[in-house]
Amino acid sequence: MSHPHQQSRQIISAILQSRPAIERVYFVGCGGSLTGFYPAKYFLDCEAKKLAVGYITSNEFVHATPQALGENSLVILASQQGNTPETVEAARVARAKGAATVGLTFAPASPLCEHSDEVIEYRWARYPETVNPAQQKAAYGLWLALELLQQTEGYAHYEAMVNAFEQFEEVVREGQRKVQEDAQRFAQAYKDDKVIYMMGSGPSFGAAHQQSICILLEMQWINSASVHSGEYFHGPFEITEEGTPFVLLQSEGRTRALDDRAIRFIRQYGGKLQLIDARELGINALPETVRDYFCGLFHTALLDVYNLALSQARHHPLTTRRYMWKVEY
Ligand SMILES: O=P(O)(O)OC[C@H]1O[C@](O)(CO)[C@@H](O)[C@@H]1O
Repeated sequence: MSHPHQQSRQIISAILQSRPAIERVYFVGCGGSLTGFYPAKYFLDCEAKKLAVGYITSNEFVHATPQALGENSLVILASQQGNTPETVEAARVARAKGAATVGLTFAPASPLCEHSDEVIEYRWARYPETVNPAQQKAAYGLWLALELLQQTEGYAHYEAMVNAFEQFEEVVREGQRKVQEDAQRFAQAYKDDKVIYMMGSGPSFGAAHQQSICILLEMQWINSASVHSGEYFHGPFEITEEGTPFVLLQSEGRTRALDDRAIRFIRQYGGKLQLIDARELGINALPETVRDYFCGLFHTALLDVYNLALSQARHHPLTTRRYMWKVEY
């Protein structure tokens, strides 16, 4: 059994021993630490029959604390540095309301840990190819979601999920190899664009949103918005004209039809379209019953390759910030 599997299983089991009636789970964090939970939220939205799921940015959780939060709630929070004030405060609020808290961080002994009943120290690296993608923050979110579902309601495809996790690193490495050249081509084609729209659906909408806010806006200072492939036809498609830049994270599974519809329209009206197709890039090596739940993690890992190429082509390192961690905010 892998370390993340064992740890997630033990943590959920310990929480359920003291609180056997857990009925809702909230995923809480800021920016990339929130969007990393999207695959977990999506999985539970799709598969849980009774468990209620919340996905809330930390400061909203603090200022508009859900009435339902209480002893039968589990709050899972993430903060890379473990010191983002609103996430630390969210953990304190959760505990004060009697909820169980799990803190995911790269920095143990940080303030988040003080308000976490259980702490997970995940793996992270500036160059993500050195870290097993099944041991990163977003994967831990999915592991916790899987264990919570299995240990409360049960989940018919539990074994398939565990097997998929085991195979996942290989699938990611192969996909990353496949996109190396395409990432260089993309970087040249998009490096001078003033705006890039990110699109995706189902399991990959979180990855699209993360790419938009954390990479394009934060780390590249390129205007961007994330548009759900299904919502594209309900407003955003009006901006489509010859050359409008889109990147679409094409998922495998039930929501692929939504992506396909958007792709047809963008092509028909001459949009400039970069596709990152989970199917073409190898997600189908995972068991069919669960493979769509890995699309978000897969897309994020593939985007690492595109982002490095883009930042190099633009001579704008991914670490450049104007305000973040530098001024008061
Ligand atoms: O994960 P932490 O340490 O709480 O930091 C959150 C910050 O990091 C990012 O996720 C990425 O830089 C931002 O979106 C967010 O403001």
